[in-house]
Amino acid sequence: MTDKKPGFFKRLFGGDAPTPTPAETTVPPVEETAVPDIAAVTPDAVVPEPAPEVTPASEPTPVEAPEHVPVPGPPETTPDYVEEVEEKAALAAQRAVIEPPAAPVEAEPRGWFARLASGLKRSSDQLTGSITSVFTKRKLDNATLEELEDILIQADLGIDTATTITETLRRDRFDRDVSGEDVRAVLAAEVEKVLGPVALPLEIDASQKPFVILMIGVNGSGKTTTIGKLAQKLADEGKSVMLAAGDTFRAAAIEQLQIWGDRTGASVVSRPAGSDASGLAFDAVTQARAEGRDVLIIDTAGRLQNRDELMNELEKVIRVIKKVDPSAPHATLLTLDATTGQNALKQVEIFGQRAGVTGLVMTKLDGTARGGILVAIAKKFGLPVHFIGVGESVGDLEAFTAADFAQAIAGRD
Ligand SMILES: Nc1nc2c(ncn2[C@@H]2O[C@H](COP(=O)(O)OP(=O)(O)OP(=O)(O)O)[C@@H](O)[C@H]2O)c(=O)[nH]1
Repeated sequence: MTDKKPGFFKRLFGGDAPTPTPAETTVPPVEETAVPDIAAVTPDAVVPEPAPEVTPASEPTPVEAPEHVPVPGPPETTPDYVEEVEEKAALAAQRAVIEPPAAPVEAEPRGWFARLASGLKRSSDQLTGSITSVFTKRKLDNATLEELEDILIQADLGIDTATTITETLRRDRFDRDVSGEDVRAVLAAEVEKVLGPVALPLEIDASQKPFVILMIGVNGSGKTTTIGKLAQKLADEGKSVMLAAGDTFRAAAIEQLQIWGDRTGASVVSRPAGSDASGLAFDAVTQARAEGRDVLIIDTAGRLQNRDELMNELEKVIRVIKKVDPSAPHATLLTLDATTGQNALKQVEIFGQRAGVTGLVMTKLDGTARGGILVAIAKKFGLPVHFIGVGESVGDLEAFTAADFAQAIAGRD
């Protein structure tokens, strides 16, 4: 809440606005122009004038509006005061020429950590709420540690990480008072330890023209949206980007990619719905190469990892890309919807085997209390996590940093 600015009268008189007396209430409203404007007042103009006589009358007689409402003599209207104000204004004007005004603070966009923390709020609320309820004025004993282990496993952090956290506490704090905050500190430290090695940026090798990124994942996991967000990031870095609408099953997916292309300034290669996806990929790599594009991002149709024929088709897309450039795809990114919880582990395993995943993007961390799954995935597979998504807008995809994630999920600022 911002403080309310004092009203004009308060600023003029330095106190509360004068309460009108009954006699004054009979005076017709004074026009605004009659109120002296300090900025316009010159020393000459403020020589106090005698106050007009107001005859107290039992019967109110209409009083004509005076031509000039006398200023009831506050110090602000004395010639000295006006001089002082003018001097200060002149000084401020000089300074403004030398120092341009600072940009307004409130215009700044919300920082990434704030967005990450609010995106992970459901996960962290669940975790910290349960932790606090267990660690309210309790000595650390076996029963408490077991309860904590259950909480951490339910939060999808994985058995390994849950055990490490409880064992750390057992070693350092057994039989001592432990607060929720102590536990959250250990949780954040352990999560950071697990995520640190996998928090790796997506490096675009400039010697590859184009650097081919293949985006894969199950239906609705956020591939197309991530492509759009990524295209924007790359465009902001001055790279020329091409998108390939490789989800040829759905006309809506092709349109969706076209919209992202228009929005981010990336050109889009597409074929009518129903076309062969591998043929489209072949054409896109050839065209991007001919045009000397920096980056080509190829969308693919969503597929469940257990649909063998669809996984075969994905393998074919990769084989065909390699016909144009044997080193491509240079990055195969698996998008994982955080809301799917434990099934994400299976997705990493199967997509990894069939398509050679090089990095992960976890989306929709804002829509789940199960963000801890990222920790379990990192621990089990050690694959690089390049980005996380905490919302649908273009700014909601960020390079992944272990410390920020760990602090946010443990509910620490
Ligand atoms: N809240 C939230 N929604 C997201 C995020 N990323 C993607 N979405 C939404 O998830 C839905 C599916 O995203 P898409 O990008 O269409 O997913 P897809 O993997 O391309 O889907 P298919 O083409 O069906 O396989 C859309 O409504 C997106 O706006 C995220 O980080 N947070």
